[in-house]
Amino acid sequence: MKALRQLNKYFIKYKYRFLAGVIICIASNILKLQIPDFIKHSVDAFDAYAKGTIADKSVVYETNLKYFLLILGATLLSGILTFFTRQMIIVTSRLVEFDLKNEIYQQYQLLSLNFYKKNRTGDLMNRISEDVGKVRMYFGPAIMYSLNTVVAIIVIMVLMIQTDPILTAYTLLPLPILSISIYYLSRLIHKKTTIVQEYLSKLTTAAQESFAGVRIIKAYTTELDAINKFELVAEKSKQKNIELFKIQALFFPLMILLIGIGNLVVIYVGGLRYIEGYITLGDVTKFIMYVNILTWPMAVIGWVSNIIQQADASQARINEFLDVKPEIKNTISTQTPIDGNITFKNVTFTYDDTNITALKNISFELEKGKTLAILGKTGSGKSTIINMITRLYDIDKGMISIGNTAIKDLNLDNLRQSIGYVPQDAFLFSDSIENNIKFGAKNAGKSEIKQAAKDAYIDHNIVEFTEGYKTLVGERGVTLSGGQKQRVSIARALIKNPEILILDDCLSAVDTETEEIILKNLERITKNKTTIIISHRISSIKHADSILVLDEGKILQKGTHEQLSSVEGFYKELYEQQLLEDAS
Ligand SMILES: Nc1ncnc2c1ncn2[C@@H]1O[C@H](COP(=O)(O)OP(=O)(O)OP(=O)(O)O)[C@@H](O)[C@H]1O
Repeated sequence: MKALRQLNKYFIKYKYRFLAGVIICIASNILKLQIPDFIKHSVDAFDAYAKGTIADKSVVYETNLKYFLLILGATLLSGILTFFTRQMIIVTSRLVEFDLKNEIYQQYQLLSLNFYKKNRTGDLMNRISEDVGKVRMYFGPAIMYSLNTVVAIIVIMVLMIQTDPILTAYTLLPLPILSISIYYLSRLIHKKTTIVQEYLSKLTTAAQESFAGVRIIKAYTTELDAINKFELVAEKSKQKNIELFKIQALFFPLMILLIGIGNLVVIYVGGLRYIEGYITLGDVTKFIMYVNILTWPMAVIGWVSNIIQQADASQARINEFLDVKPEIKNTISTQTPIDGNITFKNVTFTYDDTNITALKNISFELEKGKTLAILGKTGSGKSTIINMITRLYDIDKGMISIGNTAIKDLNLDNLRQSIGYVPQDAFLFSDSIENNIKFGAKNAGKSEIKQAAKDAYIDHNIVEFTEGYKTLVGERGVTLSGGQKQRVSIARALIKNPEILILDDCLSAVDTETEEIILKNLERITKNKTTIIISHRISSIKHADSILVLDEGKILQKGTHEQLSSVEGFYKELYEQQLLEDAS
């Protein structure tokens, strides 16, 4: 129950709703529990007439009409109050669920990239959906049914003891057995449900993967393998579902059995007590009704304790994420204008999850308004340099400064707002092209969007779509070609009119002719911007003011195109090789 303590703030936030729910719940239960007593009086009137104690039939009718009306009134009123109890408590649980989801989502947005590397997407999704759902069960049904149970047990016990303590003792005897067996049964059901859910998620993953990789599956004619793999998981899932249903099927028969035993005890012992003259026939009827009313609250004790245990475990998992402190956060509250001068001084960085030292003692200076190109084999650390400038990670050793300020002393929002970043993987949101372009410049008008698209040489493609800029790009932009996605992604960076523009190998999917046009446009746009271009093609970078050649995290060569192409080394070799390729 430790983890659930974290949620007490929600009890405070919604205290009036909870309090109203509690009061209405108590009132509705007390009212409902009067009904057996009204029935008792009716039955006693019949019994008295049968025995001849009351000779006048009309007195019996009158008594019955009175209790009929009382039963009707109590039933209606308690029904209305139950409705309002649910309105208060269950609706509040939905409000808490909403708040909690938002709290977790906000935390997700604050956490650093490293957190996302360490945790799987499925896990992140589970905490915000399944775990929050379980915690909601604690706030809603668990609280409401616990209240019902407590009130029902107290009121019924008092009413029963007042009538006949000995019959009460006999009547209550089987109920704890009911509670304990429901507790174990629902624990078993929970275990089996967890397994069923695991298989369900395996099935979903198998289906999702085969849909995403449908092209590869077809190209390699492995449809049968995919079908067999799915069937295998589906078969296991079916077995686990059957096991679960078998146990679930026990739940209601068990309850009915225990109610039956309770009724038998009351009829037998109550009958004897009636014959012996300790109680009336109406009392026996009343006890039978109490047994039936008590069964559900007693069964609920087992069920609710399971809900609370699960909610506690879920909240513990949620707290694990909520307690993570973002590794990189904005600690500077003042505005810090971003200057375009970038300096790296002996920068070393190791990714702590893979222990790969991606940058080793890197030093360079990039003047405001100039263009730096970075070249190097795959895995040589090019994107890592960008990760450092955008502060997705913090360096281990050395110093990065922008302007004359250490990067850590800059307002993080200012820093990121002043960077236009085009990543290697052109990710587009499932939204219109227009909204994808103005993602970082929400107030951009139509003409600015068009201009950015023109500069990224994608406007002529967009206008050909029937929906134009309103064209929806599906999940990860599936309706666009690789090159088109890259260019939309470039337009998204250009529209921000950033101080620093970073292009991470983002022209790899466009042909050389298109590349030339975009580079020409960029030359004009980036005149006063600090630009970093990463590319494997010399043609993309030869006009840069300086070029870094990286190898295994170290700077292998540094200079302009003219300097590097005239000395023996990696750059010259690559240049000559690409010239030959272009000529052939
Ligand atoms: N987020 C990460 N977590 C752990 N290791 C990483 C991460 N990103 C990169 N690495 C590792 O760091 C090294 C440098 O990677 P980086 O992405 O900087 O190379 P790159 O030169 O940009 O490569 P490419 O041209 O293929 O994009 C690689 O060995 C890579 O495996």
